[in-house]
Amino acid sequence: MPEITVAIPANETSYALKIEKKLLNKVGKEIAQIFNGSKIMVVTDETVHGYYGETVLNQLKTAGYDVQCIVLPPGEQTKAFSSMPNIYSQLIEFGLTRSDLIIALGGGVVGDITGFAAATYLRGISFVQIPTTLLAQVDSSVGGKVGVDLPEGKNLVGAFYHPKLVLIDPLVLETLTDLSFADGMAEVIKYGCIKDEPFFNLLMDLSSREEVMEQIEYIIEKCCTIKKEVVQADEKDTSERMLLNFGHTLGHAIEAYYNYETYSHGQGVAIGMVELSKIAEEKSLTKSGTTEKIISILEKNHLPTKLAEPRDYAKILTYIKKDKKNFEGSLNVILLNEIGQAQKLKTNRQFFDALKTGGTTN
Ligand SMILES: NC(=O)c1ccc[n+]([C@@H]2O[C@H](COP(=O)([O-])OP(=O)(O)OC[C@H]3O[C@@H](n4cnc5c(N)ncnc54)[C@H](O)[C@@H]3O)[C@@H](O)[C@H]2O)c1
Ligand SMILES: O=C(O)C(=O)C[C@@H](O)[C@H](O)[C@H](O)COP(=O)(O)O
Ligand SMILES: [Zn+2]
Repeated sequence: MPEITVAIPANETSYALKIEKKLLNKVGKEIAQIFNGSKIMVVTDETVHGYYGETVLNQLKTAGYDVQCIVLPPGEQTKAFSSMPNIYSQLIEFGLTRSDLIIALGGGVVGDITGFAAATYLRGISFVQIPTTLLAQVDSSVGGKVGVDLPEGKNLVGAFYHPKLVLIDPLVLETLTDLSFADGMAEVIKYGCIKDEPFFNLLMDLSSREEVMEQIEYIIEKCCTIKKEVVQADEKDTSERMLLNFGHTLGHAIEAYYNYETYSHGQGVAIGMVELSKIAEEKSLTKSGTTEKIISILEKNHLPTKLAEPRDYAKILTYIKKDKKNFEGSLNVILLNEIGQAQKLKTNRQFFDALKTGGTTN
């Protein structure tokens, strides 16, 4: 089984990412190797619970654990600060102590909110990620960014808090909707854009979900390896790690602008990568022809490439200004020099002027 170790030098710890088809059927054994306490709270959403809840809960019970489950409504709107009291109440009611464990079973929404609960409940309790979407398997379950959204913006409350273990079973991706599969591909494509041109080219050659699935273990391993290297170099997101935010400055703004209802995270990132590259290419910061390549690969993967019109530019800018990459009055954006090479650019609001086209809604 491919296994990747993520080292966190600041904490003198590390954790394993295990990638294997049918790993879900071995969850009990895998957890027993890292956890010798008694109680486990599994946090999931209704959809994932329907598909995989029974398998995972039975596994854990058979391994001798006292197990309970919190089942959240699916979707980004659940990843809200207002969801927290209900989660904390259920953890307390179960009597979970610092020597117990929480498992996040689900996509990025479940992973982020459960990780945040784990980071804050009793000032920190161990947690394990079992990511069930492509996006979560290649990105959100790795690297320890956990948190929730506020109406004012994406991921504005959170922590750096790493899981003890990440168990990735690529077979669970079979039940994903095409929309959710495409969301994951947006982050997969992002890795090629920022770090690895040959990987980008390989993805360009795949023309269907089936073809992606034929190489899924390689693709997951490649993305997790890139992310691990970046996170190890800059766990707390002060320099190199910001490159993982390519497409996100605008992407997050779009998600929040539409109240987390219209565009999913992957869709926001897709539009963000294109719009940002267009601006950077017009300013000769990005190699000519790069945006066209990005549009082409996103279209192949059924992802949007344009911001809808009309839009209220001033309001979008208020979200952009809340981006966590901004410091001391300047906005920081991630752009590509060319496919496979990214950089952080310190800029200002005028950089985004091109987004004004399309007018405002008010
Ligand atoms: N922490 C990080 O580093 C990081 C990285 C990238 C994205 N994110 C966050 O991740 C979130 C998006 O995650 P997502 O795209 O996984 O969305 P999601 O968690 O909402 O999952 C998408 C949908 O797929 C369903 N689902 C999950 N697994 C399934 C399966 N195996 N079969 C069928 N249906 C399944 C879910 O119920 C949900 O309806 C955003 O909030 C984003 O900000 C975080
Ligand atoms: O892990 C990171 O670092 C990333 O930026 C990965 C992103 O794909 C992810 O969406 C992350 O949650 C964004 O974090 P934020 O700090 O911009 O809120
Ligand atoms: Zn992302």
